[in-house]
Parts: sequence; structure tokens; C-alpha cells
Amino acid sequence: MTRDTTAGPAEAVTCTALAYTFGETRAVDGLDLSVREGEVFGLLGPNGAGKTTAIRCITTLLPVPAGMVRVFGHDPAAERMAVRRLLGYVPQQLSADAGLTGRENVVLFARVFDIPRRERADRVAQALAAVGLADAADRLASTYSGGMVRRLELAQALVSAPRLLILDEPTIGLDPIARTGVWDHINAVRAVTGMTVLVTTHYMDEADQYCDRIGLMHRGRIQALGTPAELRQGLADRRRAAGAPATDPLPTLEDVFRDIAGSGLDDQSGGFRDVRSTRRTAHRVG
Ligand SMILES: Nc1ncnc2c1ncn2[C@@H]1O[C@H](COP(=O)(O)OP(=O)(O)OP(=O)(O)O)[C@@H](O)[C@H]1O
Repeated sequence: MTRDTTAGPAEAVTCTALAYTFGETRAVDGLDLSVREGEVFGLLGPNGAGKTTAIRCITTLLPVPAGMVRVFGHDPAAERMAVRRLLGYVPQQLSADAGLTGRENVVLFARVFDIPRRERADRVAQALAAVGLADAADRLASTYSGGMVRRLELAQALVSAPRLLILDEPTIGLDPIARTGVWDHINAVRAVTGMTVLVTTHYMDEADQYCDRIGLMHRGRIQALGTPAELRQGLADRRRAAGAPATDPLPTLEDVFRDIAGSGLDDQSGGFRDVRSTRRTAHRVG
């Protein structure tokens, strides 16, 4: 299918009034979201904001009980396989097998995605090279560092050449150098393929540096949307209007986050699920 190039970027992901409840908990509560083709969109929010639940609806892992989701125009409920073929997904939890080599891990994903047998070895090698693991490809994943495991999971997601890469906390538990390494590899692939990226992260500096646009999610919906600069300037303008001196420094993205999530940030962070997911990632091949 060709697309009208005069029409501006296509929508990679659209959610309209998406809602998802777990019993009494409204995890996603009327989410409106639009991710443009080619951009890096960051979904930020405190623990429990509903980010992972929304992502699981987009990736077809959860149904869409209320509202609408489209991935490049496809309905995840009606066209599950079509949607899955378009996306690469790196979940929060461990998806690499410590008992296999890096290469074997990526081959598994190549099989799942039905990459033809004659192309498979080349595509796997390309995906491993794209994340800087060519030299370590034949080592067991159990010998990898946390950063290498995360890059291996990236290779698993990239082997199908997705148009949309979805990353749920891709750098949680990694040291700053490993975090930069993960992003450098993502951006190198984007530079070649123009792939769209939808990412959740708790690291404000990372969101500021790598995301074209950010949606701040709180209580199941987007509460603020814009480029990092627009979000910072918006808070500066609100503060000025409330009487803050013009000499005040420009707010950081963390200030914006706290302004929106308020005390919820402290109340909701550090719960069992968060600790568990952080540890799972930090000790992923232990
Ligand atoms: N399987 C589940 N069963 C019951 N409640 C759940 C389940 N998964 C999530 N929730 C609840 O839904 C709400 C949203 O959770 P979700 O994991 O989507 O948030 P999140 O923004 O991704 O948080 P985090 O940053 O901690 O990953 C929370 O209140 C959470 O406790």
C-alpha cells in the first residue's frame, strides 16, 4: 500500500478513549494517544499510571474492552497477526533465555516471525550486529552483562525489521553507560530504517534526550503532551502566570512530571511490582 506523502506523517499508533480495568482498578481510563510514524514517543508516568497495560493492549497481548486502538490503521482485535508482524516488542520482563547463546535466542524469534529459512542466518547476524553483539553471539546469554542482555532482547525485537518498536522500560536497572549503549543502537537502526519507537521510561534525562514527544500519563490517561521543550516551557509559563520571577531557571522535565503527578509520585512508587520488575531486570541472567 502506498501512502500520500503530502499528507504528513502517518499515525503509527492511535488510541481513542482506551479503557482497561482489572477488577476495581481502572488501569487505563480513557486514553487518547497518537504516535506519529518515524518519531520516538515517550510514555512517562509514575508507577501504576497504566503505561504497561496500554502497551499490552497495543501489542495485542490484552484485549481492547473499551475504546479503539489502531496500529498503522490495523485493529489489534480483528487483525492480530497483521499487527504483530508490524511491531517489535521488548517487554519489561526477561525475554532472553540464559541457557541459549545470543544467536540461538535471536534465531528463536526469527522462527516465530516466519523469516524464510534461507534468509534466517543473515537476518539474525544483521540484528546481532545492529546491537553490537556480533562478537558475543555464540556465548551463552548467562555470561552477558545486564546491558548486553537488554541489547540481545533488542536484537530479538529487531530481527523481524519492525515498523514500530515498542520498549517497556528498556534501560531499567542498567548503569548510565549501558543505558547510553542501548539508545545508541536504537538510534543507529532508526537512522537506517526510519522505524517508529514507543517507549516507556522512568528516567527523565533519557526521555528529555531521546524522545521527540512525550505523553505524561497519570491515572490511566495522558495529562500532558508535547516535546520536552514544550512541556518545560509550559510549566515555566504557568509558574510565571502564578507570580514566579522571570529569573527562575527553566523547569526540568522532572519538575513537569512532579507538577502533573504531584504527591502520587511518592505514594505510588516503590510498590512490590516495581521492585520486582527492577530486580528482575537487574539480575536478569543471574
Ligand atoms: N495483572 C494485574 N492484575 C491486577 N491489577 C493490575 C495488573 N496489572 C496491572 N494492574 C494494576 O493496574 C494499574 C496500572 O498498572 P500498569 O502496570 O499498567 O502501570 P505502569 O504505569 O506500567 O506502572 P509501572 O511503571 O510500575 O510499570 C496499577 O494499579 C496496577 O496495580
